[in-house]
Amino acid sequence: MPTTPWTPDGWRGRPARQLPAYPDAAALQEAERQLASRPPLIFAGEIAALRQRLAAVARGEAFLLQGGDCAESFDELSEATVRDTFRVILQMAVVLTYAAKCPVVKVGRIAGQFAKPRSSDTETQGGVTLPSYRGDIVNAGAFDAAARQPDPQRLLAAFGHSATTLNLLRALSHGGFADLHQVHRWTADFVKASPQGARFEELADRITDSLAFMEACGFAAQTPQLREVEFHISHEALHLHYEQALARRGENGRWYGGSAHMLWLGERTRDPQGAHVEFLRGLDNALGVKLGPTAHPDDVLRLLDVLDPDNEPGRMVLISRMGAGQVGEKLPALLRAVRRAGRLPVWCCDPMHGNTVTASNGLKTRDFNRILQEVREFFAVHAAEGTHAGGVHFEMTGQDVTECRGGAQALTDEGLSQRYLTACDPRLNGSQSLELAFLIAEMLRGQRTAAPAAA
Ligand SMILES: O=C[C@H](O)[C@H](O)COP(=O)(O)O
Ligand SMILES: C=C(OP(=O)(O)O)C(=O)O
Repeated sequence: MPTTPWTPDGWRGRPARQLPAYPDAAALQEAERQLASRPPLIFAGEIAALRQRLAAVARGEAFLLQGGDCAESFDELSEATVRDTFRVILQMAVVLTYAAKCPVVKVGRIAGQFAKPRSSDTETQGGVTLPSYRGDIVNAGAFDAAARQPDPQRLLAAFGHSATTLNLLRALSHGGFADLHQVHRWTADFVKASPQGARFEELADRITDSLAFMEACGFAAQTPQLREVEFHISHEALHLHYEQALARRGENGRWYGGSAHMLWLGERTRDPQGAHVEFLRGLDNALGVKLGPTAHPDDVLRLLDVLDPDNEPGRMVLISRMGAGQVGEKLPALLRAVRRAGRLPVWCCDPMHGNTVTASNGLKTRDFNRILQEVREFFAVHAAEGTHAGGVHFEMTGQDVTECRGGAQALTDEGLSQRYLTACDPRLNGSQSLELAFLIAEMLRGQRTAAPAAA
């Protein structure tokens, strides 16, 4: 248990992994000063609302869908990119809601997912070694020395891009686009022609019929639950200078991160003694923690003690990313230890980060079947342990990219380079995302008909 009182800059005294080395400390400080004077992107009340929703997920009464870009890119920000990702998340949520017959809590990896942890600090090409690309908030992806230099002005640009993205998301959520009466308009053209596009159209027909029936019976069509969606934003809280500059004190005196509703700790930055854990423990936001195959039950309990000392409902989302084939061996011990400790976090599955491989042409990719397998294993372990498989976490985009192999489109290594657009890791495209949602829907149906969750 931490003994020292928390302060927003207390993390600076702790070992900090994955932070860039800025050549100009004064320029960094100036960027932090400017950010600290900006309004926050979100407000404390929105965090409380998300935490209530997540508490319902933890109790087995709802399901979490978290998805979006691996690394958002400044140059790619447009109405189309944001809208396309948003509408695929809406489609996935509808498919899952229909199957699970419970609310689906929608959290985007969006409007701030600009910082990336890397396996290596440097990248070498043709005998030249430069700093690794660490996300647009730090440097640019082009392989030249100027582009790879960490630039503090990018912190301000990231804030601006996040605000623009969030503004559009709020408009899409509340301005008519997300109206369930418009469900037929959510399918992108390239998805329409696919089998899952056709399957979605069938589902959309059923929903439209049900709405018409309910309205004929006199139920109000204007009810906000049908006309609008609650959509939350999240990203990895990696860049601590940025996160500290956006931390704000709410009216209740508690601190919250003003950059997103939910923040998560990555697999590489979840050291309980480290700077990232130290910073996040003082914020009121919903917190995620990635747990890879090396996570030991004692590590997890320690993290819960530090990050959630009061065992508050809806506070913690434990995101397992073990890799297909490893879940059955690694996850049960974590579930048992957490249950024995009287904890009730949301258990979520990220089937992306343990399943990255290199294709024959050297591109990073992920196999659709391995992704699906990890989700299946996650559901099976929860069923066996009597715990609630609470959610899924994906790197995906609404665009027609070719980054992950397989799926109904049967993408191969040769096809990957056609539209390989990711700034870092391979994402599911709109069609693959929807296909996966239909497959997960079957698992949710199974979970719904099985015995009630024990914890
Ligand atoms: O998205 C996660 C990480 O940033 C990424 O997997 C690391 O990739 P790297 O091994 O190419 O650095
Ligand atoms: C880097 C990420 O994941 P992990 O920390 O699980 O590797 C991520 O989700 O972007």
